[in-house]
Amino acid sequence: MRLLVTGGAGYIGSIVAQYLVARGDEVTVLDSLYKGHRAAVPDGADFVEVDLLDADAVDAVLARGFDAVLHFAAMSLVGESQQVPEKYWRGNVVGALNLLDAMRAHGCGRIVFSSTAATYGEPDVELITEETPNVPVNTYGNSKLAVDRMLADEARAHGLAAVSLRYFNVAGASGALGEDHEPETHLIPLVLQAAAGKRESVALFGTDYPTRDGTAVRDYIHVDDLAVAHALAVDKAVPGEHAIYNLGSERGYSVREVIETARAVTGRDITVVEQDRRAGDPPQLVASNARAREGLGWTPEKTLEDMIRDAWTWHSAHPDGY
Ligand SMILES: NC(=O)c1ccc[n+]([C@@H]2O[C@H](COP(=O)([O-])OP(=O)(O)OC[C@H]3O[C@@H](n4cnc5c(N)ncnc54)[C@H](O)[C@@H]3O)[C@@H](O)[C@H]2O)c1
Ligand SMILES: O=c1ccn([C@@H]2O[C@H](COP(=O)(O)OP(=O)(O)O[C@H]3O[C@H](CO)[C@@H](O)[C@H](O)[C@H]3O)[C@@H](O)[C@H]2O)c(=O)[nH]1
Repeated sequence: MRLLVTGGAGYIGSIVAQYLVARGDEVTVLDSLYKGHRAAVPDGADFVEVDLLDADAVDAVLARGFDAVLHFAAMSLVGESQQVPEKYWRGNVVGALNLLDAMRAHGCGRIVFSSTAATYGEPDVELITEETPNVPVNTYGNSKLAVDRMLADEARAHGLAAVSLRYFNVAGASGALGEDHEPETHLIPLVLQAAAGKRESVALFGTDYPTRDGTAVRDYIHVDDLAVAHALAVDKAVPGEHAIYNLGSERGYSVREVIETARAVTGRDITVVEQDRRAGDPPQLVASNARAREGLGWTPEKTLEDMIRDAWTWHSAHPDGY
């Protein structure tokens, strides 16, 4: 298939693009390089440096003709989204609208979108299903949910085949490609920077949560498992339907368990500084993946240890990132 991957110079998009190239798709990466890295665009993929807010440029890219779009490009810093909400409404929502306008204009009727667990907010349930109410608690989650709803409307009105994949906590690396964010806010890369001596310690946000060891529980998913899910979603998208799938493992790990696993995998000391809870961090977020198993035929295969080992291998080979 001829596929356009927006945000394909970023962490997840580049690794999914690499997987699609390997399975034989013809891939074009569109990225503004606002956060991404030119070096992350996989060999074998075409690259265009375009901002989704430039509607004319986006239209010109879609005029090349694509069978489907995988839409990763977005801003995703929760804290920043609370401080400058207009940046997130414009970047994430207007960006998606420009993309959909160009797709409609040039007869591209299939899209897979990077949604997020943040659309659920802070649900007090053991396993989050796609039926769990959407009550985002920050602008980032609001902007992602707005795009989900935009896709549902486009599917109904124009027959778009649309899939929203709601990732939980993505981690790991894949061959030459890994996670290089500035600033880095995610737990696993921060823990590995501490293991590598690139930072003195890692903060542990909150030790008084109502969980088994007092620290917050999350559902970590390997980026390679995510890549498989995207390929399945592209193939199985149905015209006129908007499907939503959680991508998680149904297994939660506490922050302390992540740090212990990182100590075991790296064999390094990791200094932990206990701090107060970070604002807006719920005690537990774990996905039900029943719908993805049934609807996509997808099951995650990699463990937390795999994620940490692969990320450690990548960070060791790229101590200063790309
Ligand atoms: N990392 C996670 O754990 C996680 C969890 C849930 C959802 N997501 C979503 O997955 C997607 C990818 O996340 P990531 O961690 O790879 O992020 P990332 O920042 O590494 O990649 C995003 C890419 O999009 C590009 N981009 C941003 N705005 C753009 C614009 N207006 N025009 C063109 N390019 C633009 C950036 O330059 C970057 O390369 C995002 O949509 C994010 O919201 C990520
Ligand atoms: O230095 C750190 C960083 C994080 N944490 C904790 O580790 C857990 C995981 O944090 P993080 O890696 O920042 O992920 P989340 O805050 O769970 O956010 C993820 O899940 C969200 C959906 O809920 C997505 O929107 C985000 O993109 C994705 O990173 C949380 O309990 C944090 O409090 C620490 O203790 N110390």
